[in-house]
Amino acid sequence: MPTRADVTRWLPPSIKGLLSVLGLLPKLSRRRTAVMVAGVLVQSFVPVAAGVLTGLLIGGIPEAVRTGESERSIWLLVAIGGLVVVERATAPILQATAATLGRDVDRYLQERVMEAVGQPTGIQHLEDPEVINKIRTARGLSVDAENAGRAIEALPGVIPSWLRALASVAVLFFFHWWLGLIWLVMWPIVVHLMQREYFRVGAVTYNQSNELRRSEYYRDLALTPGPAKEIRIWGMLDWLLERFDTSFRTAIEPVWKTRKPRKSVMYGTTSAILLVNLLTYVLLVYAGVNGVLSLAAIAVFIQALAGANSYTAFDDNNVYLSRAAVTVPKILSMADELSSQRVELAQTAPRELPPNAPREQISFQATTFRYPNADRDALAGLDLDIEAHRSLAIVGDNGAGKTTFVKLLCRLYEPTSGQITVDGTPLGELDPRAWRERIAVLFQDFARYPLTAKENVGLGAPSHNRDLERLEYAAERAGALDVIRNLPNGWDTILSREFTGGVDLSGGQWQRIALARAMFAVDAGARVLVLDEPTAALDVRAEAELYDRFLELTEGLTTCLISHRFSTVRRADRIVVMTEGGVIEDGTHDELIERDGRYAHMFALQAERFRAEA
Ligand SMILES: Nc1ncnc2c1ncn2[C@@H]1O[C@H](COP(=O)(O)OP(=O)(O)OP(=O)(O)O)[C@@H](O)[C@H]1O
Repeated sequence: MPTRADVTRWLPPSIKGLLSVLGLLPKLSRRRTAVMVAGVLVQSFVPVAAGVLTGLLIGGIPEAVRTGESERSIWLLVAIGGLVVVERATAPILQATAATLGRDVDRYLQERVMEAVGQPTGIQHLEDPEVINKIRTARGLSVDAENAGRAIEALPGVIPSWLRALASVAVLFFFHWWLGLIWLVMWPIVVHLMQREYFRVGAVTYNQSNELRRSEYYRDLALTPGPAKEIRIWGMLDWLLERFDTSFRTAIEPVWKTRKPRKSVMYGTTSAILLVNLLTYVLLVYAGVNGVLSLAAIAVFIQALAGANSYTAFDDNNVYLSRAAVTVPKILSMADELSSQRVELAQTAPRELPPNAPREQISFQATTFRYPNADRDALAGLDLDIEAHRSLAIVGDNGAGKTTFVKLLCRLYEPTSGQITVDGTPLGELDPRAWRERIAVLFQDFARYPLTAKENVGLGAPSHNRDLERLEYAAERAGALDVIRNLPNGWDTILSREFTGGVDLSGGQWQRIALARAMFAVDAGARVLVLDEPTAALDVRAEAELYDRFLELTEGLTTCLISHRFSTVRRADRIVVMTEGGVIEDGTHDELIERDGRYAHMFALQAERFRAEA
């Protein structure tokens, strides 16, 4: 039995794409799809039937006048009137249904992409330009010509026009079968050629995604508040405009070039249509003049000829359809690919994480990691045991691999070789969700959500985020409670001036909010707390306050603290010094000072600077 894939393999990509767009409709709403199919059929065949009846009515008039018998004409009139009413009544219903289905398709595709992008365990796919291009397309779904919803809205215009033409051509078969055949062969070829051209232009546009993304980046730099300060200070606007212009042209020139051959297809197809029309008219006139056909037959065939010409192949609706035929399959295939990564994971049946893990230690064993497309390892055979319920501080030069270590600990990336274990169980075998609930992280580049303070803290454990008592407790421990209480709407203030009633926070205030988020996750059950440069944006007093409470904050937890500030680091139970993706020194503060190695040297440098400043 051939599968659907076997059948569709031989279809041209434009038709295959279109079928995959249409295939979405019954999934979204069977009822609306049924209404749409019924509406399309009515819009396709009712006008043809009305045309035939009109022909019969006109053709019968001389006979009716001659015999004075008007009953047949009256019935024909009633039937034509009925068909016109049905056609008119279904048109708005069809349009409204298509518009709703179009919105459903846009929403469905965006949701699928959001869901799919979050499916893989790690974040490596977000550094893959092909995935980023597809995400860009999905983002643009509701705003530009790639709008799949618009393609659905175009269906009531396009499909009935095709079917109407087909039915009208069937009528022409009764005039001359070979003429009917010419029409029957010609119009699908015209439609196909035009669709293929639109599809080709759409595919070329899509293939320019990388360059288009670059130009959009320049545009967004000029339009978003974040970089606005630097753009003014460095006087970057002209440079940005010039770069935008260049990259936009580079992206769009191949698209313009591919449009040129379309003209030849367009002239070729319109000439063929003209010729076949002319031939049909000449034959009809000849048949009429020579009395080969009755007046009624000529009237019916003239109506059929008009119907055969009513298909659309050159309008915007066709462009929307072929654009959707390019983009929708790509988006769906990306969503399927990313989702299947999740399925693979489910098939390996992850081991359950014991409730009190880590009980003994988390171990990095000869762990090596290289970022995609990087030319050197960020972690180079890292061996490191993190004892449970103790605090570990990591210091090292810029680029030594400290943040990478945190990312691997959170399973945002998988090691290239070696392994990470939690109480002896490989991290890769544990359920990533359960592990991530066990771990609270304050990243160096933590997210600043333009949401309320309540949401910014509560997102540390979304299932508990309505518990105000817990929120206050977490905020208090992170030193963020005063910041929040002083906001105009307290917990309900939006932390972004881009929204009405919102406020902007300072870097240090943001850091306290982000720390509160991590503390909230700890309250909800996280047993490992990782702080990557938690005090970098705090003033000296706030930093001192935070570290005075550090032991209280981290009591019973397994903590990893990454910092360049030695005043912070020295309080940890154990300190490791990292360089070039490995550990070169390991011990307590006193042991490392005594060893007089790298740590002692860095500590002395910083202490000296502080003394000099004092
Ligand atoms: N997403 C990435 N893709 C490619 N290379 C990366 C990526 N992130 C980091 N690197 C590289 O990996 C190495 C380790 O970076 P990492 O951020 O872990 O250093 P770090 O010790 O945290 O530095 P810092 O003290 O400056 O925060 C660096 O050479 C860096 O350039």
